[in-house]
Amino acid sequence: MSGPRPVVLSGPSGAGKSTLLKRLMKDHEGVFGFSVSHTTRNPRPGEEDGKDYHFTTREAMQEGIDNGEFIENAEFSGNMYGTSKAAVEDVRAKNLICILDVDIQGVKRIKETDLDPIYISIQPPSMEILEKRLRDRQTETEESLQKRLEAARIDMELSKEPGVFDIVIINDDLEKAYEELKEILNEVSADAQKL
Ligand SMILES: Nc1nc2c(ncn2[C@@H]2O[C@H](COP(=O)(O)OP(=O)(O)O)[C@@H](O)[C@H]2O)c(=O)[nH]1
Ligand SMILES: Nc1ncnc2c1ncn2[C@@H]1O[C@H](COP(=O)(O)OP(=O)(O)O)[C@@H](O)[C@H]1O
Repeated sequence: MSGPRPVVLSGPSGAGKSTLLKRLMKDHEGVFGFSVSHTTRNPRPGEEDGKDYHFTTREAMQEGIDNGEFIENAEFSGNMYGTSKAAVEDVRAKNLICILDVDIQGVKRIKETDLDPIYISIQPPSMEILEKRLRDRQTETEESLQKRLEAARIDMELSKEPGVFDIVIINDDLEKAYEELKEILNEVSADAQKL
């Protein structure tokens, strides 16, 4: 596959992926493009259909999966999520570096494809801090919060396995985590320009 290598951002829900990503896209317009996933979860206040996610139904999404329209899909906290082929192609068509935000199941499935991205894990400093950030975000019900914390424990264990991620960033101080991410992505975009 030609063009710059895509970037996969993963890590527990609440680790700070969206915060880092949004800032990155804003500070570097015309460099990175977000792969807009499909999901069956409800939009949160401020989320835009087609920008944050393609919000859809289980039936419509399953039909797309059956038709081979998805690179990967997974069940997370009672909802379906997935990356369509079109989501990645749309970014590539604009010659932007494609950034994907997927859970650990997505990471494992993408490894079976020929996408060949750089895998970055964003991790919280501790489970306690993660729980506090998720509660303060005020987007989850107690049930979905508990499901996210359970998934986070699994994610934090699996992320320690050697070879799963190229880089792990601990998002303790936001500024430091952002600088670290920028440094890594600078290398990716510098490589891309050399191509
Ligand atoms: N496998 C997979 N995971 C996704 C996709 N899009 C989002 N996710 C993951 O789904 C999880 C839940 O995302 P979301 O509902 O936006 O909640 P948040 O992470 O708490 O903001 C996160 O771990 C995301 O990385 C996707 O297309 N595929
Ligand atoms: N370094 C940080 N310090 C304190 N709060 C943070 C930090 N990074 C993110 N947050 C906050 O934590 C919450 C979860 O971050 P978010 O970007 O939504 O995580 P994710 O996309 O990984 O689920 C948000 O309310 C965000 O403002």
